[in-house]
Amino acid sequence: MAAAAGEPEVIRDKAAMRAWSRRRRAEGRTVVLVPTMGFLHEGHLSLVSEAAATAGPIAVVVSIYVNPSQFAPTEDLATYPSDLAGDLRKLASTGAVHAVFNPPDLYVRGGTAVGASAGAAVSCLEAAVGGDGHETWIRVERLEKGLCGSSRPVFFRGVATVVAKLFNIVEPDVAVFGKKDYQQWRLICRMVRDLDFAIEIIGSEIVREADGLAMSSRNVHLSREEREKALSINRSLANARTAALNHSNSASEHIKKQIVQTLTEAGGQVDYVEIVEQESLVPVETIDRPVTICVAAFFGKILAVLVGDSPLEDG
Ligand SMILES: Nc1ncnc2c1ncn2[C@@H]1O[C@H](COP(=O)(O)OP(=O)(O)OP(=O)(O)O)[C@@H](O)[C@H]1O
Ligand SMILES: CC(C)(CO)[C@@H](O)C(=O)[O-]
Ligand code: BAL
Repeated sequence: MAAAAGEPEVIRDKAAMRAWSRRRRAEGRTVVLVPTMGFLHEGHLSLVSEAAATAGPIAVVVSIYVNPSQFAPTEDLATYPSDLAGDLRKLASTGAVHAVFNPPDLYVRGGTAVGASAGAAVSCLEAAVGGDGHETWIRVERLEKGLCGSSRPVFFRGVATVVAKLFNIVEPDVAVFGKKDYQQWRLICRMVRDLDFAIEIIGSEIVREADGLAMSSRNVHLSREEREKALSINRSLANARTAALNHSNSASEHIKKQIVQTLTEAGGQVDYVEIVEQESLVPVETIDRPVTICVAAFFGKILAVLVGDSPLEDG
């Protein structure tokens, strides 16, 4: 592990970021990247701890960038919370972060407007006035479908593309992602494997509040009542886990129905409840192998609380 990092260097320019990383590598350090969209909480800081635990001399980079291409125009890009000064304070207090990459924009803009083909879903990037010069996308074709991909049609295309851009700019040896965004983590692992990025991907465990709510930047938008109702997600996952462990070969359908009932009774609007194989994310009918239960529900008008992951270790 590296010596205490002190105050992180804030880098806003892509070329400067790449040059910084290359210098750290030339010093013999392993460059570890933690990609975020900012408004940091303990969940993010746990990814930093995970990064800091990498063996040998390291250089830890946290990126803070709210990526417009993963939001559809109907989604909450405009109201996504931010607090750069607070984020920098939190990161400095860990003593484990060497640089913060906070670019004003990561896309080529103002080139020929590339309209989406008729009927295709469009992101905030493409919808921006004047079009944009960006037209290259990474699609992880099967894993991007289903779960969050069903209600957020441009989400995973935008995530895969911006993460590939971050990988090309920061050139990390290791990158850390949270398992709270379970589908995202699996999709990035697959992209790295399929496209031969020489990067080790670490999946970091979910950090929850004392009462069980998974930490999430968007939680700040929850009213006190909505927050209370959102606790039903963790409750329903815990009950499902117990039910599945108590009955071998439980039927997924039965457990999913119970989760939907708990969420609905709490006043949530269910986006999806699915029980999937852990790596392929293929839905299972019977819980006869390790699976992950993925749940997303809306509490309140704006907010989707997306929480997955309740692995059943012994079927
Ligand atoms: N509670 C958590 N536990 C573990 N990892 C987390 C947690 N919350 C976020 N992360 C991880 O931090 C990284 C950056 O996430 P992001 O900045 O989008 O924050 P977020 O809290 O997930 O925000 P959102 O409210 O948009 O879901 C992702 O890899 C994400 O999975
Ligand atoms: C991985 C990511 C930083 C890409 O914008 C984002 O989706 C997130 O914060 O989970
Ligand atoms: N961590 C998820 C990022 C998003 O919802 O856009």
